[in-house]
Amino acid sequence: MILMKDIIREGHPTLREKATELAFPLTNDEKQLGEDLLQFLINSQDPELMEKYDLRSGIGIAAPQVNVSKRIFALHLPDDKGNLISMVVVNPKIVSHSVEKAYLPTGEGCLSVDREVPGYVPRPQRITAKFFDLDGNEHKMRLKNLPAIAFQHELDHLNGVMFYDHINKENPFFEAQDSHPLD
Ligand SMILES: CNC(=O)c1cccc(C)c1Nc1nc(N2CCN(c3ccccc3Cl)CC2)nc(N2CSC[C@H]2C(=O)NC)n1
Ligand code: NI
Repeated sequence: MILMKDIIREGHPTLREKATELAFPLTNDEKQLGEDLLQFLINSQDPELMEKYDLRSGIGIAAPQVNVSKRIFALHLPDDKGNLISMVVVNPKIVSHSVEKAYLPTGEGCLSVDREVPGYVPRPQRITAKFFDLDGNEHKMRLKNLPAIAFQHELDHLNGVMFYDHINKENPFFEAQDSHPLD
């Protein structure tokens, strides 16, 4: 199982690399990695396991964060309607997105960043994404609000981008035009 000791922290060069696309069929190791990433999120949201294994909670985690520079991440969170989004995402692409942006009014956190970095991280509020699952089936998914933010945060990790790269240097709490806080 993935533990906090397996998660690399800012400053580690892998976090700034562009990760490599996976080829299908995936190797058993690649499938296992995808399953381990998702299981980490599930464990990290379980109060007992959090406590037992000293886990930080997350709704997303990307392979580069466990020092594997491959284009695969996992998401585990409820959507606006309360339906659970629990999936492993391979070779993701954002094919379109809204002009409107959204951000978490409390800022973003990252399992690879052991400090608070204050500031708004404006991201397109709605996205249409294409990706593959572990079996090689292609999916096209429309996401909005927190699921869209999390998807983009993890996709950034596959491109060596950290959330704080998006924070306005002059005014970290700058409310860009067409940008709204998520309530
Ligand atoms: C600096 N201020 C802050 O961090 C911050 C501060 C307050 C609120 C928010 C909302 C903040 N922001 C933020 N909080 C989260 N969690 C809230 C707690 N939650 C969780 C915790 C316990 C059980 C179950 C769960 Cl679900 C897990 C997820 N997650 C992210 N991000 C950014 S997008 C990827 C996602 C991620 O998984 N990061 C590790 N940001
Ligand atoms: Ni992160």
